[in-house]
Amino acid sequence: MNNSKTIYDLPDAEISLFNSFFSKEESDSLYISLAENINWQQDQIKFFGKIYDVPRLTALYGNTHKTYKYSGILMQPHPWNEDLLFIKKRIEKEAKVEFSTCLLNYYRTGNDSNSWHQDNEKELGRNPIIASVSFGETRPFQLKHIERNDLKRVDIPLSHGSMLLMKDSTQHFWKHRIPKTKKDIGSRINLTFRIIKNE
Ligand SMILES: O=C(O)CCC(=O)C(=O)O
Ligand SMILES: [Fe+2]
Repeated sequence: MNNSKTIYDLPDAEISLFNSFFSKEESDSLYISLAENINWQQDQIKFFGKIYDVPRLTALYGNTHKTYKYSGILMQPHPWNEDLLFIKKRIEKEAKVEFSTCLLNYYRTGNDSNSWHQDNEKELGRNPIIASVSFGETRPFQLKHIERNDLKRVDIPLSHGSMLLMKDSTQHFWKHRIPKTKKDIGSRINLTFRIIKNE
């Protein structure tokens, strides 16, 4: 396995990227299997009284008693499947923690996106550790410090089979997003493994 680690030396954040964390063969087969077998759903958000489709498909998996509230909706996870347990085991070895929950995003085209946010829900505890695994098309993961506009935006390309680890104060001080693109690109699946603290 060609597993290269890059540490992003940013103020108020601890971020490392592992390219080819999963081999090409593993990534190709996981991508197809996740696209087919995950219970993808179309979420909606209310914005100034109007209802919109979220610009991507999502799914929540995990230890089933750990509910998760995001975008104001209380979510009950589906139980882990075999693919997710395989991925989870591999990343837990590197991260040295046990994850309870996985939020999946399916970006069908360049028009699908994820707007600026911080993953700082209180169920995640004070300094959440998040492991983010990507398959399919490479999309830039953009980060912006919430206070310091002297710092440049950071763009991290998340490629097929990569794993990004975010720790410590990253979610307090940095926002992130996946921007839309007009380019004609393929689809991408992202999995963010998290630890939910509620009982
Ligand atoms: O798709 C990505 O790489 C990011 C997903 C994300 O930020 C999230 O689900 O909170
Ligand atoms: Fe996020």
